[in-house]
Amino acid sequence: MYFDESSVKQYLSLPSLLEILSDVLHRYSKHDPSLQQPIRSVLPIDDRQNFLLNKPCIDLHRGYMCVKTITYFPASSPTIDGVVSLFDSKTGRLLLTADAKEITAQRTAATSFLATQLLAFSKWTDDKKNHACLTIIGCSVQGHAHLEVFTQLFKWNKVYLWSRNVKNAIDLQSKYASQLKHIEILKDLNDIRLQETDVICTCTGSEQALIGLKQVKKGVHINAVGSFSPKMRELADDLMISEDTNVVVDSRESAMKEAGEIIQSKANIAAEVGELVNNEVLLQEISQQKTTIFKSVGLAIEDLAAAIVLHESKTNA
Ligand SMILES: NC(=O)C1=CN([C@@H]2O[C@H](COP(=O)(O)OP(=O)(O)OC[C@H]3O[C@@H](n4cnc5c(N)ncnc54)[C@H](O)[C@@H]3O)[C@@H](O)[C@H]2O)C=CC1
Ligand SMILES: O=C(O)C1=NCCCC1
Repeated sequence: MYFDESSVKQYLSLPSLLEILSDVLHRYSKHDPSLQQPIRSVLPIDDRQNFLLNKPCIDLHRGYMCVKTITYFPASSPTIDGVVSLFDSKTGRLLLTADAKEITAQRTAATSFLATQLLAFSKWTDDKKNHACLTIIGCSVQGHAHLEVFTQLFKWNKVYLWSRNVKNAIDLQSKYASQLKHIEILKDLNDIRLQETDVICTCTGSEQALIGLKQVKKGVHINAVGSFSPKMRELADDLMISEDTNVVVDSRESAMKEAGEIIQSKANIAAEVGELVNNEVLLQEISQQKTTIFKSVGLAIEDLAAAIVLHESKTNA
């Protein structure tokens, strides 16, 4: 069975995705031997920053194996193309294939949301929850997916957008204008409104830092999504290594190999997001009174989680 872009949208239930993501990220961080995820292969194709990525994983506990193969061509539209395949780990049978663009968009945004729940919402008062402000930086595929997932799962008081390509920000603003009362475009990243923001999602392919310590308020939570090579980065060193900042990653192993911000700043990694699941003490230690950064590079087990939701939506129907 093949799930195209629209059937991925239709069948990928976000609550189910969040539940399976928490489980696999937690088991990954506990080094559960039933979950195997080798470091992905990222093959440069030429000198134009095009890549072929291959991401396998096996979950013997849930009985599945998954592999995502994608191309990353930033000068093409869309940048990411490819396929996710899910197999039965007992029989070896292929269970489904699915559009990797939509799975990547949704599962990345859902992983950022999970980190936001853990690192930001858990320390907020009810009053804060009613007045929270979200900023999306970079309004292409990931920017759209982050706004979609973050507004489906939480009621934001204000949303701000910024994109190097202003038309992308205007398009995203128009898409949500009837649904969100306050959705505004920032004039630049020194705009004072960025200082009001409680949660920032950076979703660009930038190779230069876009945000530093002075542009944001202390205590902000940032999901830094864009970089996945040592040259790429969205956050400046002063923000990464500030004593008020704690950096959390999806995988220490992957982040130290791929995340430009971490490699260049040599920032300390406080935890993997999976370590924070069901660990109130560590969560408090990392998030209270702190600016928190969740730096993701993307893991095969996140694609696995999405493929399982699709498969089980059909088999349980
Ligand atoms: N962490 C994760 O799990 C994942 C991360 N990504 C990364 O997230 C980023 C966004 O993904 P897509 O929206 O699919 O990519 P895309 O190529 O469609 O959009 C990238 C956006 O970044 C902007 N951009 C590039 N350089 C910039 C700069 N110097 N300053 C400001 N803006 C700049 C472009 O104008 C474009 O709007 C990509 O870098 C991608 O590699 C994508 C999928 C998963
Ligand atoms: O699928 C992922 O994970 C990706 N991570 C970094 C950019 C390309 C896709």
